[in-house]
Amino acid sequence: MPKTAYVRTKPHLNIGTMGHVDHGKTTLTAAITKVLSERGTGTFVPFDRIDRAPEEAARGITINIAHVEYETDTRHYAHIDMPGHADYVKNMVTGAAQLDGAILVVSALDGIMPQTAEHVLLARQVGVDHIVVALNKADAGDPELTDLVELEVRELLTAHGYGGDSVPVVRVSGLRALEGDPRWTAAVEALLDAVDTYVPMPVRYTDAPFLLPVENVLSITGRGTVVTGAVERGTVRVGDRVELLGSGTTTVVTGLETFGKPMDSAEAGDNVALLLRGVPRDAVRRGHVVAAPGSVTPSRRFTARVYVLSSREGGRTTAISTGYRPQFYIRTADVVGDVDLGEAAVARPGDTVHMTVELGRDVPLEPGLGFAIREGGRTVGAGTVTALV
Ligand SMILES: Nc1nc2c(ncn2[C@@H]2O[C@H](COP(=O)(O)OP(=O)(O)OP(=O)(O)O)[C@@H](O)[C@H]2O)c(=O)[nH]1
Ligand SMILES: [Mg+2]
Repeated sequence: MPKTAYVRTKPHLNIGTMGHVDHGKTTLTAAITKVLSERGTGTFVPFDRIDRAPEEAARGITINIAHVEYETDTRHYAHIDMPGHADYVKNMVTGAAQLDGAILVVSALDGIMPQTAEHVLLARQVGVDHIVVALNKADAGDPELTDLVELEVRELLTAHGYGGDSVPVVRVSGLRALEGDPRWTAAVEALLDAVDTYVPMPVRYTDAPFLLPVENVLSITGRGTVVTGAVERGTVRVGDRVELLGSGTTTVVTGLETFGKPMDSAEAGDNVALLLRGVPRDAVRRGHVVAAPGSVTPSRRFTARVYVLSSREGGRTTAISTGYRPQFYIRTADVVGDVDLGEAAVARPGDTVHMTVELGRDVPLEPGLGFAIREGGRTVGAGTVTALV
């Protein structure tokens, strides 16, 4: 059966649910698709279709199933449901790097928990400028306690530069909306209205040279190797020659899809799958970058401004010093790096410091690029590249 081509009728934005484990991100994501499917602008995606490892969902040239798509009256959204478990923060970092806005899901029963705070911090660091709060499980929470949770969330957002007083906070119940309860269906609609109005349409750098950080690699029998991810900047068309940074080759894009629909060209902000001519499956990995040939030169030494997380934020309890060698999460890549703190020599949890980093391999870098620093499975720092050296 021929596939229907993607038709660009509404502005496209990338959003996602983030927040502590079990606060109801996946349930709310399913509820959003249900509410919109009833309005006729989306397809219902049940909970168990969202909450699955990408590997299991690798079928056809399509993007990983933690992404769902839907439309409101005014916009087309790709929605990434991010796992809350601490071990998955790296997915959160790479997922959040593509977000134009985020829905912070906080359980009204539990309030702020460690990953709530960690996700807000990382969202800030990777450039998510707009957050809308879903106070979930409001069906089961005591209204006065929920008021306290709301205050606490607004304070947390203010502390991270999100202007907590003006952030929309909507009380929802993903579970009850999923069951069709009209009161909570209306609450999910109110949440979507808040996202539509509060998250502005971002500036898209469609005129810049094409760049896409590889999020996933799939192999399709008889067709070849497919890479998926969000276009960071520029435009790509079927037939374009591209460079694979990380594997040191160039190739041609022979197919392009978004959410299973073929497209002739993809632009900054689009979530796409690229079929690449003659590239062996093992020649390209998550963390590599596909770009217009010659448009980026990978490098490994840079200076950065870094915030060292306090132990309260899930960071270290002890200081770091020159010679420290953690993992750097840059776009979708995960690379070891040597830290040089210069004259300061030491940085304590809670400090903001300047450092020089030498990565274990070349990566496309540029001033302003955000990254996370991780060690032994937890985030210990968040930084921004200030210069290449
Ligand atoms: N009472 C109530 N329970 C809810 C609501 N939303 C989710 N739950 C329950 O909370 C539990 C966790 O829900 P999930 O949607 O899996 O939470 P999550 O945030 O996606 O969890 P992780 O992906 O593991 O971080 C499940 O048992 C849900 O049924 C709600 O609105 N009200
Ligand atoms: Mg989930």
